[in-house]
Amino acid sequence: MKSKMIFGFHAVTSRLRHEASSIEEIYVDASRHDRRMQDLLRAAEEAKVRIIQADDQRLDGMVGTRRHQGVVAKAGELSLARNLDELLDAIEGPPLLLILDGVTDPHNLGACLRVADGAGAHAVIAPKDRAVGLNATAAKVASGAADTVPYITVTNLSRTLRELKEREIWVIGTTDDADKGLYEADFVAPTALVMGSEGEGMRRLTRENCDVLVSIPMHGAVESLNVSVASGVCLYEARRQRMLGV
Ligand SMILES: C[S@@+](CC[C@H](N)C(=O)[O-])C[C@H]1O[C@@H](n2cnc3c(N)ncnc32)[C@H](O)[C@@H]1O
Repeated sequence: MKSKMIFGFHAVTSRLRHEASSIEEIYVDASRHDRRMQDLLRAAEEAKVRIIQADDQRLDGMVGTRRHQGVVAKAGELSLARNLDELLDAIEGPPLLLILDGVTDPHNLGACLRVADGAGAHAVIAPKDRAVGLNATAAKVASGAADTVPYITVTNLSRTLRELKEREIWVIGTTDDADKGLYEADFVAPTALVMGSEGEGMRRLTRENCDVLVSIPMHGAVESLNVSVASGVCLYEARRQRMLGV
């Protein structure tokens, strides 16, 4: 297992909470006895993670910075979340989710995963039925992104959209016939971006469960873009807005 160092109370506590088994050991500054440290030590003990006492200098050397707050964990990669609740609980900051309503071509799924990874989306979500699974072709086209972006399948996509809205995630659907333009949409808030299938686009119920529908401006003769290209355009607009904080 490839290990890396994570440090600081927030990062280490969060990892302990979500996947303690991925932590090999935790190094702590032996001179710290405050409440935060006691809580962390208790959580580590409960999770049966080995604690190693170290001095400040050693911790500085391990992570190449003094900003470790006296806590450094040696941990393996996180296994990818495969269910929505687990995923949403683990996301820090406003979620950015890509939802594919019935994409059937594995090349498109692979390309969507690849661009989701590139743009920093937290997951790709799709219905269990009427959609291509994460097969070998999709994984190959994803060029590694199938290992980094959780692909979560759900039984009832409309219900999932309603659950996302209950969690105050803004559901933005995309279709070439929407009146509102992509660049008018707000992607800074927690967002689920919904894309339709290759032929029919979004299903009626999916469409009805969106908070807003947006279209990507088309300046030439063709009516619509390939779903992975459209995903890329929208996700990078979201990323741009988040970088600017607009
Ligand atoms: C090939 S298109 C499907 C076109 C289909 N005729 C429709 O009615 O949406 C696949 C998906 O890519 C997205 N898409 C493609 N072009 C788009 C555009 N100009 N504006 C918004 N979304 C677009 C939509 O999510 C669409 O459902």
